[in-house]
Amino acid sequence: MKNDCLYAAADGNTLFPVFLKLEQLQTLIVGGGTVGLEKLTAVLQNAPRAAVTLVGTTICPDIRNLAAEAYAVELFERPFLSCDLYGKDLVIIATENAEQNAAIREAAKARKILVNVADTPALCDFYLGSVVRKGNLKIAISTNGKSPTLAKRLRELFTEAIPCELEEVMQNLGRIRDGLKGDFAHKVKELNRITAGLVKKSSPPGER
Ligand SMILES: C[C@@]1(CC(=O)O)C2=NC(=C\c3[nH]c(c(CCC(=O)O)c3CC(=O)O)Cc3[nH]c(c(CC(=O)O)c3CCC(=O)O)/C=C3\N/C(=C\2)[C@@H](CCC(=O)O)[C@]3(C)CC(=O)O)/[C@H]1CCC(=O)O
Ligand SMILES: NC(=O)c1ccc[n+]([C@@H]2O[C@H](COP(=O)([O-])OP(=O)(O)OC[C@H]3O[C@@H](n4cnc5c(N)ncnc54)[C@H](O)[C@@H]3O)[C@@H](O)[C@H]2O)c1
Repeated sequence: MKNDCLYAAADGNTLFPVFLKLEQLQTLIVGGGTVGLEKLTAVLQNAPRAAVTLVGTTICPDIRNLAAEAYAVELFERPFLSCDLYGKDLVIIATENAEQNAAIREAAKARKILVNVADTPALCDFYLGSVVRKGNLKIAISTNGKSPTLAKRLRELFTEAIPCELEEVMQNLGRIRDGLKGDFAHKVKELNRITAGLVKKSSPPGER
């Protein structure tokens, strides 16, 4: 029997979130303009050591500056070639030409590479999310493509609302977790006991 609650939860947004280790993967960005810069920035803000190749017929100075400071970004100022796809795991396509973007996507799909065509939901295997970052904590937000602007506003809201002290709490919990002895069930019980006070259930309105 299907689990109604489980399926209802996924009704609105069926995207499956994951957190990728981009320093272990090969990412290609095609396009060296405004959107290419936005996507490279988004990648490096989250994964400063990401291995990225960026190919653009022209490459804007801001991308050059970003790449010069980055750990593993390679730039090629020339048009895209299909050999750029060799060994790539992810491709983000951001040229100004929709037909060209679709053709590059086809070439990538033929190689089973996951593709994001910037601002073109129908041609994406994955979307970029809006990301709240507080030390080790990361919250990725998706509006299912309905409103990236709302995603950005929610990022600002959560960034403001989440206290910086949470990093210390996380570090302490990490230490406690590493030091816990006993079997798995015991560790889970202990960690749940220690953290119970972190999430206080508020009473329904009218109740005390
Ligand atoms: C989150 C974020 C991540 C990132 O890109 O890094 C992101 N877009 C961001 C900003 C943003 N993008 C746009 C605006 C202008 C205002 C507006 O349109 O709202 C603003 C706001 C601004 O810049 O202020 C334009 C836009 N975006 C898409 C379309 C096409 C369409 O909707 O059909 C158009 C119209 C293009 C046109 O009109 O031509 C599509 C997508 N944009 C997504 C991600 C994916 C869905 C994410 C989700 O599920 O919410 C998806 C589906 C695919 C993708 O590109 O991955 C980043 C916020 C980062 C941050 O600051 O936190
Ligand atoms: N700039 C925006 O704010 C914005 C907003 C919404 C949607 N978009 C869309 O995003 C896409 C890119 O926009 P942009 O502002 O970055 O454009 P842009 O003109 O600034 O940059 C396009 C880049 O693609 C490169 N390019 C073109 N053909 C290429 C090829 N064959 N191989 C490699 N590189 C190639 C160009 O040299 C340039 O570096 C477009 O589809 C645009 O409609 C842009």
